[in-house]
Amino acid sequence: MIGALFSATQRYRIRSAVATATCIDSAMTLLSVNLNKIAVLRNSRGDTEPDICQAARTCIEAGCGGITVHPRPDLRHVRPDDVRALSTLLRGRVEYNIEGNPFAGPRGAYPGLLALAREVRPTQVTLVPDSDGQITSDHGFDILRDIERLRPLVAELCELGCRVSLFVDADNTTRAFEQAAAIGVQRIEIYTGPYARAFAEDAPGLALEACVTTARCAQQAGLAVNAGHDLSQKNLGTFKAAIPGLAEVSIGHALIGEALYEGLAVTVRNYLQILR
Ligand SMILES: CC(=O)[C@@H](O)[C@H](O)COP(=O)(O)O
Ligand SMILES: NCC(=O)COP(=O)(O)O
Repeated sequence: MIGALFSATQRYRIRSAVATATCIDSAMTLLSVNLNKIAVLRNSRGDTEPDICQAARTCIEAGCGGITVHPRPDLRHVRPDDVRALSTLLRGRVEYNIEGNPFAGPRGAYPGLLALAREVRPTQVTLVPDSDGQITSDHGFDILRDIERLRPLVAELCELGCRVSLFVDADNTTRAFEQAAAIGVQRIEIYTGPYARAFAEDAPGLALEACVTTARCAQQAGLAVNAGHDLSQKNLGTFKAAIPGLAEVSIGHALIGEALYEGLAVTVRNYLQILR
């Protein structure tokens, strides 16, 4: 019946709206482990160890709800073949979140974010406006400025069945988020770098408040809220407690570093304990 009444895109949006509403109501925050840094270590010797799929299996067995990768055009860490291998491994087990700049076109062995999404159809694609050569992500989209460029990309990703999340700074308004929702965006990911820096300086107040306000504006516009960048066992608890309905955190750099001391499975379980 529903199939006859609605197009594929409309059906997808209805499913997403139900999922988003469930997330906003739920106290659960999904932990998506970013495996970029496993690939950094492997690439430093140009061989196959440490094995990114083995790391993913360990995280899944420890209870994580998702795996994140952020392939970059310079192939410094996760490479297209990793994206493909993880897709096979994760399907039907945990969520798969692929991050990247949708405007960085194909280059050499890097086919571009959209091409990878067409191939592996991850659960979620997080659009991040990185420029080439950035050491790491350090800002989000200017939604009002970028909306027309994003529109066709978001539409295609929705058609592919991917949930779309936009990486944003903690300074956006409900109006901007309403525009994002209108083109099919289902989530935002708050860039938490400034919060992490402020927390390290024992003064998280203003940066955290900005995240709280941004999360509230997004939820008012019907978007679910993810967060990521430089989150760690030290700063995650305070963040989680401040953001009701936090749907997902993606954590890589600190988690993989901490795993050197305690092991990957124990570290993942520590994060899950914080998110409980
Ligand atoms: C969007 C974001 O904050 C993360 O993806 C972060 O940029 C990790 O990417 P790198 O591991 O390449 O630094
Ligand atoms: N989206 C953020 C992410 O995937 C991991 O960021 P970080 O923990 O490596 O800073």
